[in-house]
Amino acid sequence: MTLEARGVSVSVGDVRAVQQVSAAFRPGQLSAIIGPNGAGKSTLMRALAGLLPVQEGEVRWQGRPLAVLSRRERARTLAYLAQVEALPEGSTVRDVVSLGRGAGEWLWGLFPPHPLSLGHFSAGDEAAIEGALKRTDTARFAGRRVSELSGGEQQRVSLARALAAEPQFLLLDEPTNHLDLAYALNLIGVLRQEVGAGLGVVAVLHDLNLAARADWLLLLSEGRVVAQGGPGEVLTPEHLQAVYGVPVAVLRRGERLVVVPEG
Ligand SMILES: Nc1ncnc2c1ncn2[C@@H]1O[C@H](COP(=O)(O)OP(=O)(O)OP(=O)(O)O)[C@@H](O)[C@H]1O
Repeated sequence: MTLEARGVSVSVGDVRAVQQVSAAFRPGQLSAIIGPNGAGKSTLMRALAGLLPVQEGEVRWQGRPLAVLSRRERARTLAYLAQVEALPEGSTVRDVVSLGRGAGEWLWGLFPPHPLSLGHFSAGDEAAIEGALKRTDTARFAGRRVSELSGGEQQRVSLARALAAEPQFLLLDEPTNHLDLAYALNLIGVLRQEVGAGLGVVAVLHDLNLAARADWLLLLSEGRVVAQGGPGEVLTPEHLQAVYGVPVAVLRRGERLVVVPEG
């Protein structure tokens, strides 16, 4: 059940944004893609989700090229959350989370169905919706309109919608963007819980101290892989200084690494 990039190169316009990237993302693991602005993180993520064509190499899911999966199959398998998710105006939190069931098309950013057009859900659907609301701590405002929520709360609703689809892999582009410290840690906590239950999670993260909480990291620079492996292998002063161009200290605090810029 591995999601794998094999020698993947992706061009966006005239820019070769991702160059010969090989990496394997595993279920039951929180993987973080890190690197400076313009390193190709979002582009790689979109290629992993099957949303961008790959010019070289291929993305494989369970050993099969992703390209052979139908869009429906892909939507069931991989849930992708973009940096900025547009939530349907006027809908309640429960409506939005319900879109995760039987609304795979919408998950891919296509044709958002009007919430009123949603049909009846099976007991299994209802359980998935309630479970996702509960696990993301959004159940307490399930009846509120999403437009009335804070950015951080909306981000959790988007996550709940993705989880309601019960995907096997969750691909998140900067899920902690706009989140305060507590919300960001809480989100990582929610992801850790899902990973503990077997989900594969790949997240683009800018905050290296959040990335230090991942199981596995992929460090990109100028579209290429600089390092991959556990936090101890990737978050080294040498790698970080080479890539970000500022001196960095990496301290150990108990089990965890702490990255401190020294510039
Ligand atoms: N639509 C586009 N048209 C042209 N170039 C693009 C487009 N999208 C991305 N690029 C270029 O591709 C490269 C990688 O961009 P990408 O967004 O994948 O980087 P990133 O690591 O996610 O950056 P950031 O941390 O700033 O979000 C950059 O040089 C960027 O300018």
